[in-house]
Amino acid sequence: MKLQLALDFTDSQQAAAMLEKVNPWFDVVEVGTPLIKAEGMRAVAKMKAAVPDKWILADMKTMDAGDLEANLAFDAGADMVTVLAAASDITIRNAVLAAEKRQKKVIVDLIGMKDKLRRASEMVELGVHYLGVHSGYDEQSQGGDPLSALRELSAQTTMPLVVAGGIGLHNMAPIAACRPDIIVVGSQITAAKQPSETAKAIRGALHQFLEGGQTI
Ligand SMILES: O=C([C@H](O)CO)[C@H](O)[C@H](O)COP(=O)(O)O
Repeated sequence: MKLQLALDFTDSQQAAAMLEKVNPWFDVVEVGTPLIKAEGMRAVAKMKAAVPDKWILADMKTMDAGDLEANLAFDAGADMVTVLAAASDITIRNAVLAAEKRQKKVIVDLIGMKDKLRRASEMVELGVHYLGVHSGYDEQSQGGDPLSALRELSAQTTMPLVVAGGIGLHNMAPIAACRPDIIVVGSQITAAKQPSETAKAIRGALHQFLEGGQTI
């Protein structure tokens, strides 16, 4: 199980400063959608240069031009990109083909999908590498969280899962119990008073869970 840090800043200097503080506790670094919208692929290149040995996820949330957008991110140093499940099959397929030419990966984000199970079942045929179970900021503001969808999907699909949306120490245990491949943590760390201590505690809790203690 990997831990991913979501850097949803609108300024890459702030993102880089946060990354420097908490980098040791993460396997994957996400260049968040707000940062990409504010600064484009330069932010992706900057984060890759800061941590060249880590996987970089460009949270493109692509809706069209699957290969063009995926290649933009890969050219800038991304190892993985996101495409929205709401996009056309051809968009998703084109992103997957672009990724496979370069040994990169595509996460299809189920954010906002009503029938997640049905759409998830279609992703296998499209060759998608990971499925993203995600309650976004707006859904979280109405009390949404990804746990029930994660439980349902982890019981019904063998596809590797990525889970995101309001995850922190408080809900790490039930999330980890579903055995997703990647757990994404954003604002619980980036908005914490002590980001480094919080990140360390989250990594420690996950480690303890994986060791069998399950005492998160
Ligand atoms: O993808 C995200 C969101 O849509 C804003 O771009 C976040 O990276 C994701 O939700 C993780 O952040 P937290 O919910 O703050 O953990």
